[in-house]
Amino acid sequence: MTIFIKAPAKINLTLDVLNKRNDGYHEVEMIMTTIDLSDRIGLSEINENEIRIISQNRFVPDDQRNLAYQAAKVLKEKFNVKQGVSITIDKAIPVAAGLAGGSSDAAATLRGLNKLWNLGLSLDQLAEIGAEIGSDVSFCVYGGTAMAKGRGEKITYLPAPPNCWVILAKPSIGVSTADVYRNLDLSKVYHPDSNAMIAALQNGSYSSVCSCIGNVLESVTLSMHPEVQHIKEQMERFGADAVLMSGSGPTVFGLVQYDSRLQRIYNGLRGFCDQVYAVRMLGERVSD
Ligand SMILES: C[C@](O)(CO)[C@H](O)COP(=O)(O)OP(=O)(O)OC[C@H]1O[C@@H](n2ccc(N)nc2=O)[C@H](O)[C@@H]1O
Ligand SMILES: Nc1ncnc2c1ncn2[C@@H]1O[C@H](COP(=O)(O)OP(=O)(O)OP(=O)(O)O)[C@@H](O)[C@H]1O
Repeated sequence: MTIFIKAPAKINLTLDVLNKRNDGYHEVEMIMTTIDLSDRIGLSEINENEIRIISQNRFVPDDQRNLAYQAAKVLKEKFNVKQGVSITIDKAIPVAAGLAGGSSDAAATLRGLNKLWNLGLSLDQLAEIGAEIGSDVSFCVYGGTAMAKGRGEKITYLPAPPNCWVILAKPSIGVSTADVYRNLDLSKVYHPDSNAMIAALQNGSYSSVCSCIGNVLESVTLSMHPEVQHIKEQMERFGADAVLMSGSGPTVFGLVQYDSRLQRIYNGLRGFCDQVYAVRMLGERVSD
């Protein structure tokens, strides 16, 4: 039997860092939402008792470094599953982009194997297991729109953002999340107002969402990679309503409501950036 699961990317509407913890991680407050740019995960039972990763994308590791492999391994060990699995990853989300591609693959693998192996786990239980794999995995288990606290694993649900387009531009560099956090100087950053963003979502106000977006990691990545700043400026110049870097970058996203303006920004960006996408927000969480 083979089952297919969608693994959507996320963007950060806000990303605030409160402090550095003794365990090396940072205490964060992030408001994230899933977008309609998804990898497709295929899970097939195999006779051999092993975990196999298949992907055509040369940047995706096909061994234990793959977060989907780690998800399968954790479930296999915790629930003493003797069955093997082949995991096919059709990659649409750019790799090392700040869009939680690997984390979403891991989350989709957890949701899919829960079904394939009849484990009967709730989304809450899967999210708790996901936190062992990476800071963004718990959020990706649920999808939708949420505030993530702690190191990213404490999730509280929020209303979906007002309907709009998301334009993404990914420069041809990869960014290491660990490097960005290491170079963060908390005495020099401008903190976004998370409560104002929560109010904007609750009121369904598109203009307030646009004025409240902010990411403390942005200035760190911009100083390491000036091309990200260039993309931000171009997106603003072409008329996006709000522009921000997602996660630790380097992907920059712009929000826009009108189709006519979307086309102008998309075409303008395609002139100097290879990877440009125009997608809708998904906003709502997955069902069990
Ligand atoms: C930047 C974000 O993507 C925003 O969504 C996340 O905070 C990072 O999530 P992630 O890629 O799942 O991160 P992990 O794989 O758990 O951690 C990668 C590295 O980032 C740093 N890290 C991550 C999360 C966090 N709250 N504090 C950190 O300092 C740590 O050095 C860690 O070793
Ligand atoms: N399933 C996967 N898909 C893509 N990359 C993976 C996967 N599993 C492990 N990786 C590794 O993780 C690294 C980061 O890739 P990923 O696309 O998850 O980054 P990201 O979008 O910046 O993540 P985040 O937003 O959670 O920080 C890659 O360089 C790759 O080696």
